[in-house]
Amino acid sequence: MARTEEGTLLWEPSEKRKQNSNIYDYMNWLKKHKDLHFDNYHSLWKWSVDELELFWASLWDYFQIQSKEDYQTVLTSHEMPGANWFTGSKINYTEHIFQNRDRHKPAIIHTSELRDQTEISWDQLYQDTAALQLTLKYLGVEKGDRIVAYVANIYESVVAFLATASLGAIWSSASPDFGTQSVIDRFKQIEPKVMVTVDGYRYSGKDFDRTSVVENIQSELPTLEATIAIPYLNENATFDGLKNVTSWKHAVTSKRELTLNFERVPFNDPLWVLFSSGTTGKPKPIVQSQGGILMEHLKALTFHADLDESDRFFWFTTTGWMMWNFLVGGLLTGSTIILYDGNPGYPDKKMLWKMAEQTKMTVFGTSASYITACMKDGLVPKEEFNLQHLKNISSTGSPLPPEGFQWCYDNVKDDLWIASSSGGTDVCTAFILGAPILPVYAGELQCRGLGAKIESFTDEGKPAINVVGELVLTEPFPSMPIYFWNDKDGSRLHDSYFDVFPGIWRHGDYLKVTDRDTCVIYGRSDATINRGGIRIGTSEIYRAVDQVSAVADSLIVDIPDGDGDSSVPLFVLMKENTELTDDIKQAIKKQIRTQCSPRHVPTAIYSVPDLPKTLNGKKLEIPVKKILKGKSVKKVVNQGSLSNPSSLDYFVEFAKKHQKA
Ligand SMILES: CC(=O)CC(=O)O
Repeated sequence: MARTEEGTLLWEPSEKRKQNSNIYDYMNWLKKHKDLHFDNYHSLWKWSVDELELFWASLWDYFQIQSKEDYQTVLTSHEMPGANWFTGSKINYTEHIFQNRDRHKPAIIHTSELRDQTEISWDQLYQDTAALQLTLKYLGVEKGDRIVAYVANIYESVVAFLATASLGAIWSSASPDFGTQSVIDRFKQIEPKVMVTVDGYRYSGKDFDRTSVVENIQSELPTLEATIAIPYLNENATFDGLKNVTSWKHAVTSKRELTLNFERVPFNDPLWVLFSSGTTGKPKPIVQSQGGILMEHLKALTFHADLDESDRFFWFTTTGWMMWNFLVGGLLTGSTIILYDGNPGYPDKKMLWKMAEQTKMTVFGTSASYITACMKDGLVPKEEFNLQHLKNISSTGSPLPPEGFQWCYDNVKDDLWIASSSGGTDVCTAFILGAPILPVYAGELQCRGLGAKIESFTDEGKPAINVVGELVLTEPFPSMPIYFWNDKDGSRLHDSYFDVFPGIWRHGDYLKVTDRDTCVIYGRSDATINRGGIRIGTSEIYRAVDQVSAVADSLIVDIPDGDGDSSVPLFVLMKENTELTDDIKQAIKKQIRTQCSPRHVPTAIYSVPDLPKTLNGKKLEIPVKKILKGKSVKKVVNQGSLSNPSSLDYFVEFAKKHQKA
């Protein structure tokens, strides 16, 4: 595979493209209404983080936020944690979803392994949300109650979320491929009143009936008063084993036209609970606010994804990943969102490209790993599909290597804006991401997001340019967690982000900010490979290994031996019908030696039957490291949130063998 130099200029927006962008519209608005003049993105960014209050207040006006009362203070304090935004105001997230929509245009296009492509108008979305709101009220749901959802990425799930938020109730979802215990570990913590569930799902052409799992979950949630059941896998599913069931059909049926009522709640009231699996203890219940998410998603999706009513916005995700919440946020911009439920590689990886053609997709969001997998399989979508509407490919989950960018230009479309982005569950957004008015450089994320004061910190806690360091946020950000559920003294929140640099959010990623204000992410900072004091991110190693075509994927860990040295095993997943020979090992070492450094050549290379990944496709570097150091699987990872838990067996055996040796 040809190597693409990091930083190669691959695309520049035309003047027309820039003039038509939402960011330009905002810059013109700032000129006209606030007498603020910015020549380029970077001066706008600098102002947005130096004058946080002015910036976020300007968005309040620009987006015409609907509030019961005027806000008193934009930001109560710059101290973290503890900053409060737009105090005194009362808003509702769902109200902004339905503002000024053309009722006949599609709000949602959904398709899945079980369902044909279907369009849902704004009108239908409104009516169904209003009907479900009535049902939830009838079931006694009030502001602050929790509604949990064990649901697939289908239309009904969006309705259920919007109805929940319209009442000021709190949403939390898990994907039906999550194992029983991991769902209970999540939902039980937040004591839900109502559950919404599917009966099962189809993946890779196989049916998964989950009714007995749902029964188990229900029996473990003593606070549940009702369950709304969606017959998705089997349209005649009866849910006989469940108590207090309301059928979906009944829940959204109404004989008359309905009007949605929006419960305006204090800006900093909770919207949802997202869970992030740590390596120990129960998953962290991260609570984000109605107002914080509203402002951040309006900003990220309008300016950085450049969405408006003419767009058809897709992201491949499940309801168990924050990208689902981000995708639904696309509705705030008036664009049509596209939902897909199923395996994106079934029957083969062309499937999503075909869907891009059929849905007239304009923005194609996916994981970096999907793009590199298409690249390794030698796909050429432009030869088979008409992608004339496509203007942007966005990726996240892990850093998109320069070759992934190049592959998109060579094989999908040459006039394309590629945005690699990074953020995470903790803030439910990407805060290093794209901008349609900036050039695209191979392997680089185009910019730090407006209002996000992101720096790369040295070990001494100083910001540095062109140096790889810790990704930090040195100022408050509206979509930061307002708290963790049941973390009364805030200690869990503090220990998760603020224990390394006091008062500063340490995100846990390894970042370089370049002197042209672009960014490069190098993977998780606690997974870096440190040889003789020189640290490099795991993404650099993976990029070098990717050059060896026989290798499908890889995982590397650094295990210090306590004497200042460490062993650095590399585990490779070989392509089908390929063996790891000595020649291939030499080729891998050569790539790492020349492209990273001789110090970072692995101490040994092993072929593995499978590489452990979360259901969201993230490699389990830290849990594998801990297993290899002798920790039990139970202590280091929640197996229900893995796509292939049995892949860990290899590492358990490996640890036993190597500890004996
Ligand atoms: C936006 C993101 O950063 C998503 C993720 O990697 O979890």
